[in-house]
Amino acid sequence: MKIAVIGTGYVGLVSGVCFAELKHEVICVDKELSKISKLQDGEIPIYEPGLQELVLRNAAEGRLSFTSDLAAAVRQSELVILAVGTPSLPSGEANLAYIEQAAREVAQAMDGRKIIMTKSTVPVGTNHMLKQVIAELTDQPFDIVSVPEFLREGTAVKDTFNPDRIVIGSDDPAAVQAVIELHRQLTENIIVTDLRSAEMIKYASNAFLATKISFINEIANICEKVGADVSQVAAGIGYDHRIGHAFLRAGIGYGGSCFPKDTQALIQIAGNVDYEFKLLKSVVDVNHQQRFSMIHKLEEIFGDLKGLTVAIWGLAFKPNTDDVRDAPAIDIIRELVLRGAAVKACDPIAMDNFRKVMDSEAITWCEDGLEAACDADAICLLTEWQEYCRYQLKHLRRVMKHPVLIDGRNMYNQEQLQDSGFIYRSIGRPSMNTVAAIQTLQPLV
Ligand SMILES: NC(=O)C1=CN([C@@H]2O[C@H](COP(=O)(O)OP(=O)(O)OC[C@H]3O[C@@H](n4cnc5c(N)ncnc54)[C@H](O)[C@@H]3O)[C@@H](O)[C@H]2O)C=CC1
Ligand SMILES: O=C(O)[C@H]1O[C@H](OP(=O)(O)OP(=O)(O)OC[C@H]2O[C@@H](n3ccc(=O)[nH]c3=O)[C@H](O)[C@@H]2O)[C@H](O)[C@@H](O)[C@@H]1O
Repeated sequence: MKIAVIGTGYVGLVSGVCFAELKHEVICVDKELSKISKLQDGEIPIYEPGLQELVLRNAAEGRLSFTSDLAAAVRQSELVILAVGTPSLPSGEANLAYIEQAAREVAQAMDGRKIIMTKSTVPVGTNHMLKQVIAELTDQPFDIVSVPEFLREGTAVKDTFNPDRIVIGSDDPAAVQAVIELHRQLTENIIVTDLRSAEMIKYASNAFLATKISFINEIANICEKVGADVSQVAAGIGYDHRIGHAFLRAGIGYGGSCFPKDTQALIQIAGNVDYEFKLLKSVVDVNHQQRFSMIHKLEEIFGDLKGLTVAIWGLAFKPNTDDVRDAPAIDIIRELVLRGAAVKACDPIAMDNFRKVMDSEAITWCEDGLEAACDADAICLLTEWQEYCRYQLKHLRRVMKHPVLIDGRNMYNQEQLQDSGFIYRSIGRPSMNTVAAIQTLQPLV
């Protein structure tokens, strides 16, 4: 099949490349010229494991190309995928300006029948709205199909080739059949439904996963007070197949470009039809508060944070990505700086992106965890990059002012802490705490 993908970001690029790998002819379009010229030179503008190799191979074999000429790409394709961003407006509602604009441009370029497949996450009713927008601009026949995307950053290629399910929302049986054929190799779990239900499935999925995370984080907070261990609790409840093990890792809460924006958008979608989504509002609130548990734990140990030097290990919202959109690190570092602490930050690959959203004289950018820990009063581990688990704590202790580790992702185990001399705090695992800070430490300034 000849496919044009509009929007060459995390979703568009990965989907486009994976369809090329499945032997379709794919042309990826973006209005950002620098992105396109990088891709044409074989450079990948985002970090995603396994992606570069696929891009290079499919481009070399002639099935994958990149352009900023949307009209030409649309004309030479049977199927057009919309994968542009739908970020939050200040109200929390999804900003549909990009997808509406992309749909207009597609309509104006159409010179024959097209299937238009929406992969962007859009509020219920948006595909119907896009249908109208396109119909007003062209006499050419077309079908709209909603195929929401469920990939995760960091495992996007793997997820695309091994989806749990494919959801196809459409009113048109012929278009549905073509889209089923496109995905048939990937999974047997293909759910065909109407446009509105497909749109809702996407929001409900993200909202449910976010709810699991906030739920386990609240359980973790209670565990800290009653002396239970949240890792054991999560394992214990996860064996119940009705609950499952996934998404029960307690920590500093969810971030990223999707859970925060999609939970807010669903609250707004409900609000627009006069329904107060109380549960989801609490999920969002708990998630926001959870980030600051890092600050409270530092305060328990040091009292005032003024004059402290804090090493931040990890800036990306999760490991294996360079994405820092709504990363917990943003709120945590802002709060530290506000309270007069100096920050030494590092991340294996997300540092450049992070500096674009936050820079301050109070932040020193470091090559790695060791450099960040040098002369620091405490380490805050915010992203569970595997390399942060490889440091020998007893060596780190020698370079730090105070041997304090606040583990926001529960990465360290008892064995690693043994005889390390570290003051250690994690999330919801009080039995792992070492040296209770009854008398608060003072920064050695
Ligand atoms: N990032 C993720 O892991 C996932 C994202 N989604 C959804 O997919 C959508 C896209 O997300 P991302 O890929 O993260 O966004 P992104 O911001 O990485 O990429 C969007 C791209 O679209 C381009 N664009 C915007 N308007 C355009 C136009 N008129 N013509 C050509 N290019 C245009 C932008 O320049 C940008 O490169 C969003 O709705 C998001 O909620 C869904 C599942 C996973
Ligand atoms: O709509 C989207 O964009 C995507 O959002 C998430 O994917 P993603 O945000 O890339 O990454 P996740 O692995 O879901 O992690 C999201 C956040 O939750 C946190 N998390 C995850 C799992 C967990 O148990 N605990 C936890 O705190 C992670 O640290 C991260 O900050 C969903 O998992 C995807 O299915 C969906 O397609």
